Amino acid sequence: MFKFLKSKLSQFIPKLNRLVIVRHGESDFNIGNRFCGWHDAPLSAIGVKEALTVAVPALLQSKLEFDVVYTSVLSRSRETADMILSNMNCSYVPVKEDWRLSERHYGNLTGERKREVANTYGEDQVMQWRRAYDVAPPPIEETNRYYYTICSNPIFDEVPPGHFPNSESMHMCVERVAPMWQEVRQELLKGSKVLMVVHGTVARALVQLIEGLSNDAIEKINIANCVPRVYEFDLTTGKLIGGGINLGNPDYIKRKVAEVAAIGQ
Ligand SMILES: O=C(OP(=O)(O)O)[C@H](O)COP(=O)(O)O
Repeated sequence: MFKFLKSKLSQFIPKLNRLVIVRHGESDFNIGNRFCGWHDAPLSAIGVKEALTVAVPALLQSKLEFDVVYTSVLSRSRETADMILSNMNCSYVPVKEDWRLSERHYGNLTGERKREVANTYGEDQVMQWRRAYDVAPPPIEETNRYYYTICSNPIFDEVPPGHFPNSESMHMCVERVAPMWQEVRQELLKGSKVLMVVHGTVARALVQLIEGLSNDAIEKINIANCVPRVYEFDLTTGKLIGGGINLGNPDYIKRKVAEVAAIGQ
């Protein structure tokens, strides 16, 4: 009788699946508040600690488990994904790397300190380059010290001919992330539990695609390192039913989001 009632009732309870998005831990370039983009900066010691003390406890406390992880080809995201999995005792979970989840290419700003660029060009111009939806930074030049290491980095071998950027706006980043999001969405709706470990701009692009935010609204969103963001989908309708919940201590998250938004000293 109990089993019968349970199966009858279960018809009315929506079948859900969750997506978790995590921005990688602090990188060597985040320390000095440098534009990083397609430069392959490693995690800093603090970045490693953030993965272990911010992301992992939040995921474990919420009893989240994963069937597959999507990440970019850049070390800071791959290392964060590996650390999360090994410290959740699930290193067996497959990790799929894709160049389309790489950070937005920051053009000739790559390697520059945001404060120094602001001192030269003004804070308004820096905020335009960082957050205006359709503004791309100046294209990277051969004189930029990271030009050759980026162009010749084998991690980008899968970038199709004609698609290797020399700078990207938020809009351009959203366009390359969108087909990737559709692939991940199909996996989610089949019931796979998905973790995405990505970058600040890519996480913002995903937030816009998932939540349907306007171009103006997404300019104001900032994503802290290693704070998991959870979305819930109805598997029957495919619709987003709960969204954008950041896991962790609200005061910590507020402080870290403000630090990301700031240009720095
Ligand atoms: O490489 C970057 O992002 P990442 O550290 O998330 O990979 C950017 O430098 C982040 O800078 P922004 O917050 O000014 O877009």
